[in-house]
Amino acid sequence: MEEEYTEHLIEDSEKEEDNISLKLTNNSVEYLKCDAHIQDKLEYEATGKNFEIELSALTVIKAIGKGHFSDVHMGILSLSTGKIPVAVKATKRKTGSVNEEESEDILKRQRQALRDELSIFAHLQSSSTGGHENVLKLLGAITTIKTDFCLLTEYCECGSMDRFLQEKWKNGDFEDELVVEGSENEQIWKV
Ligand SMILES: Nc1ncnc2c1ncn2[C@@H]1O[C@H](COP(=O)(O)OP(=O)(O)OP(=O)(O)O)[C@@H](O)[C@H]1O
Repeated sequence: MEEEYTEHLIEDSEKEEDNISLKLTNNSVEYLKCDAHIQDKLEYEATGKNFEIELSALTVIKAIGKGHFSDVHMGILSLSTGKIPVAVKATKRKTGSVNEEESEDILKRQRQALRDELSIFAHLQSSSTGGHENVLKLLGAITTIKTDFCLLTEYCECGSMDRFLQEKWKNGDFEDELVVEGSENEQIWKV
């Protein structure tokens, strides 16, 4: 029921916003100019719909990865306090289907997966759970424009953890850098 309602809302807003879509700018100059520090907390309440941002506040810079149901780009989010780098997780540009109906169905499922991810992110950093410094933070979302549906999270300069660790392994960095300290009860890993 809620799904239908949400998609219905998106359908309505799409009529107004149809011509707007996320554009890759290739303008990395803006990124280089910005004060690229990650904020601990945003000014607004960290729950549900309060994550909604204006499309105009987001500039997409470059593609950085692909997930199972999303494409990931690096972008810049303009806040009243300044500009911050973000990872933009959006539905895939190419669904792989030549059939328009099937393609729309795939995109709908991708939006639902992103919506589920949004709920989990929002819950993890809600006032009841409090968030954690080692868990990626959600910084915003666009859920009211179907063609631009996306989640914005902190941007991790080193990319995905698995690739970061694999690179270190390949370069032989691990042997020297992985150190275990502590006692029988406590171990601290340093990379
Ligand atoms: N916050 C981020 N900062 C930098 N790079 C990121 C970030 N989030 C995702 N990426 C890049 O995009 C890739 C895919 O994103 P992600 O890990 O979220 O997808 P996935 O978990 O593999 O798949 P999915 O969530 O779609 O099932 C990552 O492997 C990483 O390279």
